[in-house]
Amino acid sequence: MGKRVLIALGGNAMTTSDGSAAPADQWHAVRRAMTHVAALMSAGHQVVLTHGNGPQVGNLILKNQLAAHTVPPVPLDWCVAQTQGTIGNLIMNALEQAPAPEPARVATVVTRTLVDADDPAFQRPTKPIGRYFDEDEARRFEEQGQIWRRFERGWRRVVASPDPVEVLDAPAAIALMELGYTVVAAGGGGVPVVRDPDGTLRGVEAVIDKDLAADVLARAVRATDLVIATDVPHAVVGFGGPDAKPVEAVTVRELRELQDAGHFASGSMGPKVEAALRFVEQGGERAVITSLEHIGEALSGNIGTRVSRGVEE
Ligand SMILES: Nc1ncnc2c1ncn2[C@@H]1O[C@H](COP(=O)(O)OP(=O)(O)O)[C@@H](O)[C@H]1O
Ligand SMILES: NC(=O)OP(=O)(O)O
Repeated sequence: MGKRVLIALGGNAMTTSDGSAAPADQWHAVRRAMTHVAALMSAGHQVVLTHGNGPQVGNLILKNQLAAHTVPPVPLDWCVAQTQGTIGNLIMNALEQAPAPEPARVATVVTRTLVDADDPAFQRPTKPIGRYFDEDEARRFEEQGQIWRRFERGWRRVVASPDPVEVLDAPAAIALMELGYTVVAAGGGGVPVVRDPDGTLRGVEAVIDKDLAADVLARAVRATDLVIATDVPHAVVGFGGPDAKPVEAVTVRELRELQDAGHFASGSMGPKVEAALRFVEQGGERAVITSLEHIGEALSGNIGTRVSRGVEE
């Protein structure tokens, strides 16, 4: 029987790995991703999609900043909403064109995600966005009050990334799913909003981790499986070292121990493992972390880091 599968598409599915996010690269990457998604749909699974936006939202806020003397800049949460629109548009075009017995009907929901105004993440920016720069350029941006960090491939701006509490527009996604649409929702983790004491919602400048938001969305839409599609086939213990060992079939208990022991890097594999753990711990059937080209095999249980509640099937 077909499953209801939430697929979280990582940066490699959206653009090239250098973070430049040129339009042609984005279109090429999304088209490739959608051939894999369409294959799952053709196999009878109902798919819900979410996606990252780190390179895109960073580039967009930078453009706002560079053009600030000419046109009024918009805040980061507006940029998140804009990237949901542009990436959702690419996904809709690509999925509707992908080879499948029937053309897909696809809808993108501009989605707000509730966060806690007191989340300590607002005081401690960790989320890398935009393209890489060299140190001199990064230092110039720092003089304007931004926070930049050195990564392996260069310097990148980092912004606050609060924990997602609730995907507020999940009911709209569910309504569209019930009408037969394949839905794209909570792109870029969702537009971060806080609830003020008078009950009104207010956008806040942050970028939510898309894997953690994918877990919250997956539970809201009652997905059976959460698939986190990235550019490596497994989460690995001892990553990059001589004793590197892929994590394959694993229970939440075993994986929680590995996570607590610090085996997965905080800016990359860590949130994916955390999202997979939270999903299964809170009642989801199964979570898988694998590379995009393996998502079909991952669902049939042959590849990937496959997280289950008890003894793996
Ligand atoms: N323990 C680990 N196991 C596997 N990959 C890891 C690990 N630690 C860090 N990584 C890195 O995490 C990357 C995937 O994370 P990320 O780049 O954030 O993905 P995406 O943009 O696809 O969401 C892999 O390309 C790999 O280099
Ligand atoms: N919002 C988010 O987590 O995007 P990336 O996965 O592209 O970093």
